[in-house]
Amino acid sequence: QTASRSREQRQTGPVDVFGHAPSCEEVMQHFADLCRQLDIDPKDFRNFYTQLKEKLNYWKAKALWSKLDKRASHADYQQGKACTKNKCLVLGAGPCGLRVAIELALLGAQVVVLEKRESFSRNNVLHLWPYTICDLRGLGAKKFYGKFCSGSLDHISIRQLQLILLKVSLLLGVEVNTGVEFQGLIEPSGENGWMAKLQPRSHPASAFQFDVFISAGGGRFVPDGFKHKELRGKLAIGITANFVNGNTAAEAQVAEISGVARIYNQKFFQELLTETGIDLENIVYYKDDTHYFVMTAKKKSLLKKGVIKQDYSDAEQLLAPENVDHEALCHYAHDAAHFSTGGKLSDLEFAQNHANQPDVAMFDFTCMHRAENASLVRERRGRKLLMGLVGDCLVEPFWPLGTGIARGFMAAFDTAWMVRSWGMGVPHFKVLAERESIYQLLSQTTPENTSKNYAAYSINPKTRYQSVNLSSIQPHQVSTVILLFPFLFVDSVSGFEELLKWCQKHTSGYEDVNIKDFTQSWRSGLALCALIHHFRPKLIDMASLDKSNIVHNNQLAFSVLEKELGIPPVMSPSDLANSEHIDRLSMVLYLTQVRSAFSVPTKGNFIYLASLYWLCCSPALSQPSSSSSRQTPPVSPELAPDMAPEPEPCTSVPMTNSEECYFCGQRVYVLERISAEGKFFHRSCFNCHRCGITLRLGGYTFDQNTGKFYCELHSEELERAETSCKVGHRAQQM
Ligand SMILES: NC(=O)C1=CN([C@@H]2O[C@H](COP(=O)(O)OP(=O)(O)OC[C@H]3O[C@@H](n4cnc5c(N)ncnc54)[C@H](OP(=O)(O)O)[C@@H]3O)[C@@H](O)[C@H]2O)C=CC1
Repeated sequence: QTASRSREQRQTGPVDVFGHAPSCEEVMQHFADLCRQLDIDPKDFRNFYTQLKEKLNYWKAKALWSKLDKRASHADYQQGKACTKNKCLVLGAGPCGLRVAIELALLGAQVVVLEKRESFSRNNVLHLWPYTICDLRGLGAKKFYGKFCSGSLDHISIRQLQLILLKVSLLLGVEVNTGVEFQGLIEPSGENGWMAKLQPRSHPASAFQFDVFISAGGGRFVPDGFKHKELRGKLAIGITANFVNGNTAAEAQVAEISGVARIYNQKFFQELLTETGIDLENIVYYKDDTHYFVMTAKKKSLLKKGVIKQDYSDAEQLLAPENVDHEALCHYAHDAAHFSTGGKLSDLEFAQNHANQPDVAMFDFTCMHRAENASLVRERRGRKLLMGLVGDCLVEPFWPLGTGIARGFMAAFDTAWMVRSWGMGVPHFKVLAERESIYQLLSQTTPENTSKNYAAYSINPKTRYQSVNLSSIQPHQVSTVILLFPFLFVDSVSGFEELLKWCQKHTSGYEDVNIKDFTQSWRSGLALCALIHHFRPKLIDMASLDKSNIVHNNQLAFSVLEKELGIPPVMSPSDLANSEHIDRLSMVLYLTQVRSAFSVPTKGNFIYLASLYWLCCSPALSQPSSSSSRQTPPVSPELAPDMAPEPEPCTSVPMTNSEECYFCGQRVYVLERISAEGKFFHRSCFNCHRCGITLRLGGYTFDQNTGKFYCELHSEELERAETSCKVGHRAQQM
């Protein structure tokens, strides 16, 4: 018994020290000590957690294992085998980066996290939606941070949240590297796959090769290939301030302010103005490691109190560091905190931020950024890389609603679901289409419109979103995003040449086909038909084609490619026939998709099965072939499907391939086309019905009754009004 107790004490020591480590540096240090002491190699990520469990089997540790085991046993993870072949690089160890890293590890992937900071120093306190509290409890948050959401508390400091998630990540075998900056992707070459350029350059993680890259680098970080949109509203100046919490009984007594807004408590704000000259729209006070205040201040009072030195209409200029008197800002925040807590926090001393300065900040939340897309696939030298965004780098939050973590974790789960599909071999265009379909819902999520069955939440979107259509965006709608990128952003010149050579190689020997460029060479339509014939000889009867029948040839090729491979035409057959209308970039885009589709092995493959199904079922392409003496070279042997019932070649085609724009009624081709709510339209026509601003997918409100689309700003305004209303009600109850 004595021996077992001393063994237990030995075991209790390091894990407890690790579990309660109060800083990032100490967590990393104690984790290394723990591994050394137990003689487990953290690089053996696949067996790490199991070995840990075996070696630390006393009751306290077991309580934590049972939590993690429960999560890990969810069917979604397929016993940790869903992504065993995947290697994931996660950029950023903010709450969202770490949260997604945990899910990827549970799916069985190898996960490496990069974080440029060496310490977690964010005092600011986050509001947590009920589901995030349930989620974090399920990961054992209370075991690491006893105060976690005790009683009616529904908030936590970012630092504490990061510490909890860091500890869970490490226990599950995630490799977390701090003090290392990601500087870009390195394309595959030779034997090497996708890698990352890091600072310091010699960092061991620079040798890591991966097939999944998740960016969780925060609001200012946008990886190449993704675009952000800015949403601007009425000027809103936020101030955050953190004061030292001495954790005294007197401090514990001071009531938090979960939100008080001007429109519902005029008296409070009027008194504040009269007594201090401070003019606010709202204020929140939470207690955690610090006393944390966040408020929206009126510009006029900031100017009057000398916080802002000079008035500018441009928010960036207005709040530029050189236009802010930091000392006056400290006084402003201090006095607002003092007044709103009735002077009960008698000794308000500023906590320090990461730069050892008083932790007070003023920022502009007039504008919020959102990514246009949540995912991409890049392909170079036959190696695909799945890229996804999570956290602020996907959607910047609107702080009073606590959307940062709530929507951030939602996106982390959705992203893990995407990686799961990727790992399970779902075709990449389907993976992306599903991810983008889910992303459309993100900005609309509220605690009210998501499932209340928090215990059932998993990475499967259906467990969380009340109504989710996983195919509201179709695979052919995302192909532009996938394939445009490598050519247009990375190496357009060599990419174009490679593509040209590929087209020449696979059409050599075909009569009347001589590809020299991306315009005139394609005019007759024979080159496109020859490409199709090379890879799928059964789909086109080359002998039946007449080089002077330009519109027909092009229409035939377009229809086959659209029906068989899901590649929509980029222009009309008559545009192609009229040489002046052939757009080089559109052809590059189109042929890139054709090449990608034909580069997929066909036997037993999704596309092939789909094409068989279509050939069998569609009368449109089942026309008898006519014979002719036209010369056709041999078919690519490795790609020729040999197991199929003989499909009939196509000689005639339906003559419609364009869609009508929902807004203007004009024809819309794929390059200029986007769709939402099952409607197709020109990018340029997708505007807010009220203010005419250009809308983006995933960032609009659709009124089903009127069929009209509105910009998010209006929906945010609605949300704000609702929030103010709720905050006001709470304040009145205080
Ligand atoms: N001040 C506040 O109140 C903040 C609040 N939050 C809250 O956290 C939520 C989630 O944030 P999340 O999306 O996880 O983002 P975070 O900003 O918390 O985390 C991103 C991390 O990635 C780091 N990073 C950025 N670029 C690189 C790079 N090139 N290489 C390595 N590391 C990099 C950032 O460092 P660095 O920050 O130095 O760029 C940061 O530590 C937010 O919605 C918000 O609610 C987040 C940030 C600030």
